[in-house]
Amino acid sequence: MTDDPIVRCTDLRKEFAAVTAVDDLTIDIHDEFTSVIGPNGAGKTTTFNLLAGTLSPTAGRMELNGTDVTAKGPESRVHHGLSRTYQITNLFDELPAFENVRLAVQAVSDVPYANVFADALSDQEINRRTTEILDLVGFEEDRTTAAENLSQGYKRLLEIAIALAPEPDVLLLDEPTAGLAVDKKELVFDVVGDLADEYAVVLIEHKLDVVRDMSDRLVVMHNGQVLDSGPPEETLSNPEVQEAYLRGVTS
Ligand SMILES: Nc1ncnc2c1ncn2[C@@H]1O[C@H](COP(=O)(O)OP(=O)(O)OP(=O)(O)O)[C@@H](O)[C@H]1O
Repeated sequence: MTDDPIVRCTDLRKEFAAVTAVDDLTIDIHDEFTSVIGPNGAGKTTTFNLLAGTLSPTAGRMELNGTDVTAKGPESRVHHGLSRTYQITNLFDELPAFENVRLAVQAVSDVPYANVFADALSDQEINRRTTEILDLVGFEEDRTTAAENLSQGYKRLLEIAIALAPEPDVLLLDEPTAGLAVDKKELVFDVVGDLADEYAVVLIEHKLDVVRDMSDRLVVMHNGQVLDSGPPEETLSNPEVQEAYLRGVTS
């Protein structure tokens, strides 16, 4: 782990009329597995959208790999090393699984910020990368299956695969197991755990018992602020955290 953070948020703030959803968030994210937790309304989703660039902050600053991206939207942030998945399924339903990922890899090969002197990726190279990404997420279903015919768990893996196409430094995951059956949750969490060896992962998740075991660091939010942040065991033993959110679930 280098000392330079991949993501640096300084006094990041989001107000919705009279509601301050995120209240001067200052946080560095390094090459580690960070989970953002907190009770309903704590500001997790708003934080996630501020990081992804789908919401503009009311105030504050965000840097990605040392570049000020505060005013930049999601697409631009992808080019600065940040990629995200969506809670709502965002696939081409009638296309095969492989084709869904291949299109994402192809799209990245055409980014306007790429070296203009470099050739676009060849089809062979695109296919190779697509296969590599699908292997990385443990996609063991038939890759010619149309996305709409995949189980919910494999759809989720496909979404993660698409988010990996730009080869991000940091992968943002918004409740990747929401709505899945227990066995599919395990499938997806296993993959996320493996991916955390390759990428910095930031996960928003309510399932505290899983998050506790797999995260390097927890960021506990409450009323739009970071109540505590650190290794799970330390954070979860903080009485303030227990009082606000975790009473009875840390034992
Ligand atoms: N678009 C919006 N307009 C007005 N208020 C909003 C909006 N989005 C979020 N809020 C408010 O901001 C606060 C933080 O909401 P946010 O969804 O970020 O919390 P959360 O921790 O993700 O909650 P949950 O776990 O329930 O999804 C809440 O009080 C919420 O009602």
